[in-house]
Amino acid sequence: MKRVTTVQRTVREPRKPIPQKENDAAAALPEKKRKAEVEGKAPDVLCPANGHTEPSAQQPDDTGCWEEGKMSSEQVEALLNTKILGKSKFDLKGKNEQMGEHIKKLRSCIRHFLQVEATYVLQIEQLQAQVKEEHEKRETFEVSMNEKYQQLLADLSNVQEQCKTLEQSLHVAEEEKKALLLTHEKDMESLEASQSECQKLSSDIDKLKLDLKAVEEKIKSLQDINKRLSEYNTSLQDYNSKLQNDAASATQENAKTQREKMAILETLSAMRGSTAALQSQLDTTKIALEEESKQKSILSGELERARLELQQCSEEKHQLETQVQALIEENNRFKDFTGKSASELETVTSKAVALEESFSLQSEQIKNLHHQLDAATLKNQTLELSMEMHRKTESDQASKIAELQQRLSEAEQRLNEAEIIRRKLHNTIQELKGNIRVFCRVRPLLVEDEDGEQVQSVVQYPQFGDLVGRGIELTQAEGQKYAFSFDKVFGPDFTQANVFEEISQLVQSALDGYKVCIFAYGQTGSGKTYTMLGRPDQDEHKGLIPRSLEQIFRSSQSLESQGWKFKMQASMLEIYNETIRDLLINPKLDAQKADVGAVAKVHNIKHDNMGNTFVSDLTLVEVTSWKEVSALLRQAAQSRTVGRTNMNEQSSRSHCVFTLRISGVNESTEQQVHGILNLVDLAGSERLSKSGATGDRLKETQAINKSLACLGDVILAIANKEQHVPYRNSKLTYLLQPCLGGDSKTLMFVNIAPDCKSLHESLCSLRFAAKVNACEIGVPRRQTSRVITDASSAAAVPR
Ligand SMILES: Nc1ncnc2c1ncn2[C@@H]1O[C@H](COP(=O)(O)OP(=O)(O)OP(=O)(O)O)[C@@H](O)[C@H]1O
Repeated sequence: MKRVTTVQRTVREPRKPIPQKENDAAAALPEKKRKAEVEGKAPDVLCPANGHTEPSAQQPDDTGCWEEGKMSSEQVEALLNTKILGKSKFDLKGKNEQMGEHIKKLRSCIRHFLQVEATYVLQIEQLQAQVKEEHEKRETFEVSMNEKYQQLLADLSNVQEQCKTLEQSLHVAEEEKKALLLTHEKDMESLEASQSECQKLSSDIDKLKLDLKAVEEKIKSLQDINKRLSEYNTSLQDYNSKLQNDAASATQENAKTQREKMAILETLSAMRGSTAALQSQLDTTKIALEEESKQKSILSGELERARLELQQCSEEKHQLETQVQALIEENNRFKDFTGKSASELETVTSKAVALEESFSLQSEQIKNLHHQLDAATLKNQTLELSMEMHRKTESDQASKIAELQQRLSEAEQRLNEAEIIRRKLHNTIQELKGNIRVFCRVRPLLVEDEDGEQVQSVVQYPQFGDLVGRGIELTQAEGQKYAFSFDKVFGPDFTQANVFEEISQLVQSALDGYKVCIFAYGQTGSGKTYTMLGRPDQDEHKGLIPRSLEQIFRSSQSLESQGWKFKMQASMLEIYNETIRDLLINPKLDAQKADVGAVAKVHNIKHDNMGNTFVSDLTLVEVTSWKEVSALLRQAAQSRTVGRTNMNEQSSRSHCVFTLRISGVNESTEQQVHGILNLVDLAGSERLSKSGATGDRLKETQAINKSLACLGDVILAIANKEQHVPYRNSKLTYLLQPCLGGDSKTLMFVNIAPDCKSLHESLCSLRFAAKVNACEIGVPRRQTSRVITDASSAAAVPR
């Protein structure tokens, strides 16, 4: 456009201005004429050509003639049209006068015309001279015009060339314009679309504004609620931190108490050892004492006898002394009477000597007996002393044992209280979280993964920050990373015991009356069965099911001291191709039935108002110890093996559900609890394309995929808080309904194989698990009730 303007300017430039004089001359005549036309007056041909064009306003003079050269065409017209009329038809005189008058006027008129003619002739001459002059002027003008014309032609060719270039540029410009028009059209279309979009948007905006208003109001109310909730939350947090402090101090106290308990137990066992040693010492001492007392009684008998003998001897001595005295007196009397014979005297003397000898012998014996008596008494005294000492030590030890037992029972009570607080805290945290918890477990690389070549793990774990122990990253061959985080991530180094440690509290809450569900999800071979069941006969490799049941039986036994009595029923089923199979049915009976062609039982799932699930005709076995459960697991494994040969090649082609129903009654507090522990080993998730299954395998893979897809749909519906959750779409989801959307404590293990071939499956499993982690289910509810003492009513009333 700019270029065009320049060209126009170039075209105009050569035009030279027409000389002012020529212009004026050319314009003079038409200008006069034009002026006259504009004023609506024709040029007055009756006026002399002296340049005066205005009509004369003069009137005829007194003579009735007009001044010379001053006659208008109207006057002439009026003169010519004048009629000669007399006063009557015959007034000839008057007519004659009028005629004379009229002729006068006509003569002056003719004179006037002659004058006008002369003026015109003069004017014509003047004009001719003027024309000539004009002609000359015109010729010069034409010459100059020719020059100008040539000039203009040259200009024109220039201009034409410029025009050509302009046309070309115009063409280009038109092309551009066309393109621009096209874009413009497109722009217009998009503009129209945008305008309609705009309109739609503005209507949407209006709607949104309304919505916004509503939302703002809602936000206001929500902010209020939020405020109240945050207040409530802060109070809960306070309470929580208090509880946590309590828990920490309780844990410390617990640890201290445990240590004390251990020390006490050690001391107790040492004391028990020493008590046993003392007891045996006491027993031997008692035996020795008994022997000694026997000896003592023998000695006392002997002593008594010796005393008696001594008494006899003393009496005999006394008698002998009296006899000797009597004899001496007799001897004296005899001497006095000097008449007595010497032989008689000798006999008496020898008698006295014999008596003296026996007397001294007896005295000797008595002395000996006295010595023996003294020694026995001394021994008796020492024995009594040692007995006394033993008794004292015994009572000391008894009081010490009583004191230790008192301390032990106190410590146990503290331990129980701490345990109760810990459980309460665990439940509070679980209730506050209110969602399905997800633990991720990555199994180690196996020889099978290697496939002839060294395989690297594609799994990494954050080494620092918040996500240590909770985060997991998968790295693709191209280096792309996928990060996830869960409640807990167990790497390949975590043992079965480490994993169980994390869920033991959850298992414990089944005893407290909660519904607990733990299920393992993951691709085939990722370690689901290893996690859930493991190798029950190997201490190190026992899975969650054996460990959980061992803990439950152990705890139920220890709770018996607090008045609790538990009844447990186990059941086990598998869902294969959307059919429920009872795994605890007597396999022999089953086989017999199959032989006689009996129709297999159809098991239906039902839920009651309390959120409890029942499967019709399912075998429930009362169990009291892990040993019994272990036998059941073996039976179930056999049943699955039978099924495997009949129907599926691999047990992992079905979902396996172990259920333990726990009913507890506390006779002292009249409390009842009803807990359920569901342990589910899901079938392996795998893509059809990867499995390459056909025939029956295809059917079962499709059934597994359908039920797992239904599980995904249910999870999605719960996560999106949809009104309708499609639990009934598969047996698995319908069976797990209370665990997925109810008031149960649910934990999912997502099992991962770390090799690069499994990367896609691992990614799918982790994405699914992340969805599950986002699910908020109901708040876990404890099922407790009070025992109704009325004998007529056996049912329990929920609190
Ligand atoms: N944490 C682990 N430590 C050691 N070995 C493991 C671990 N996890 C799994 N394994 C081993 O990996 C193999 C496959 O595990 P497992 O059978 O449990 O997988 P799965 O997911 O149950 O497979 P399927 O779906 O086919 O039943 C087994 O040999 C098992 O012993």
